[in-house]
Amino acid sequence: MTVLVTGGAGYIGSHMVLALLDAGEEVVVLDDLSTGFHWALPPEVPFVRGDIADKALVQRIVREHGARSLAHFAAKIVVPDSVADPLGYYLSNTVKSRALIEAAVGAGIEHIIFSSTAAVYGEPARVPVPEDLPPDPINPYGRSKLMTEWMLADAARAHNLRYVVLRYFNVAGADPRGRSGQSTHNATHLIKAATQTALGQRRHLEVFGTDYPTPDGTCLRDYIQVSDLADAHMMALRHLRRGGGNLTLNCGYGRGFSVLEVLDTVRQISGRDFPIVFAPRRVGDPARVIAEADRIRDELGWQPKHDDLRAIVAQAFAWERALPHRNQI
Ligand SMILES: NC(=O)c1ccc[n+]([C@@H]2O[C@H](COP(=O)([O-])OP(=O)(O)OC[C@H]3O[C@@H](n4cnc5c(N)ncnc54)[C@H](O)[C@@H]3O)[C@@H](O)[C@H]2O)c1
Ligand SMILES: O=c1ccn([C@@H]2O[C@H](COP(=O)(O)OP(=O)(O)O[C@H]3O[C@H](CO)[C@@H](O)[C@H](O)[C@H]3O)[C@@H](O)[C@H]2O)c(=O)[nH]1
Repeated sequence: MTVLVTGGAGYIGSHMVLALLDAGEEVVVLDDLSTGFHWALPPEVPFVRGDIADKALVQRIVREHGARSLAHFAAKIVVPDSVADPLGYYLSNTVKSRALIEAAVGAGIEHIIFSSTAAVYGEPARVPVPEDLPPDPINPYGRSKLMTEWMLADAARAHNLRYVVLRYFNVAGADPRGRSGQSTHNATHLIKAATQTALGQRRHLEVFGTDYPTPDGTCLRDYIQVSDLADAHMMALRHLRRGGGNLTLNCGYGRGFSVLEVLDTVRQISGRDFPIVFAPRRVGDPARVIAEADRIRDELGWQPKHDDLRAIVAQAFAWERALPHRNQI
């Protein structure tokens, strides 16, 4: 039973494709390559370049490949861009997801695993954040994702559909075997930006805000390694295939690192010092975002293998160093 992966040429989706291949699964990728790269996929992976909102295309892919499960990664993901272009984000993340779900369910998809985000919690009233805390997103990106969670829940009540919503915290690192990593152009993510600065590709690294109510004044985040996250998807897939019910699960480790702790780790791992500029807070950044991470272990039996910031940074650094060569392929 083939798995359709939307956004499979992107950072996290490409790791999911590797996890599926490693498990001997059949896969087909749908991606418009707006931020992803075809070269991020092994050449044997069936690939269709197109838009998730193209219903005829989605139905053709599902039928031709006999897909029963959908892992839906395709989205726009930059929070400040969502503030500048909210309607564009609601189109890409909400309206197009609606079209995708309709086409997929109509063509016979029975399981959906959806890439949601800790951004649905906004500025959490308490950390670690449990899944039951009422969501309260503070930017259009988080709202665009929350609306898709709601659509899925309603569609599952009306149709032959079950789902797992995975709310990712801060995804980082790369495939430990070096087969994929984060290749996004102009990425805004802290660990990627810091490794690029260590390699001299950026002049300096700005630290956004040093006056947060945290031990060192910088924001705390729960960094989850990308292959551990792909494993969580594999376990969600098995759960749905054996008839398991709908779930909404945090994907994090349940601990936080500050921006300064991350930068220290990048310095140590890279062996390079690099300039840091203390800058004002970035609009929309919550002070502390840390997962309560028990439910995913209880429901799926998920056991992370890479809960180690030094290893995560080492993978990101190794990937970044190799990236210019890969981009020329
Ligand atoms: N990176 C993180 O820290 C993080 C955290 C929480 C949630 N997420 C979610 O994870 C998912 C994947 O994020 P990522 O970091 O891999 O981003 P990414 O930009 O690397 O991947 C997104 C992929 O989707 C494709 N795409 C976008 N719009 C499309 C469309 N309309 N039709 C077909 N393909 C389309 C892009 O070309 C790209 O390959 C997203 O849904 C994102 O919201 C990411
Ligand atoms: O150059 C930089 C980049 C980031 N930061 C700080 O580092 C922390 C992490 O920032 P970033 O890596 O951009 O991630 P977040 O803004 O926390 O958002 C990520 O994590 C969310 C889930 O928690 C996802 O929804 C988003 O898609 C994903 O980008 C924040 O405090 C930022 O202010 C800096 O100080 N300097």
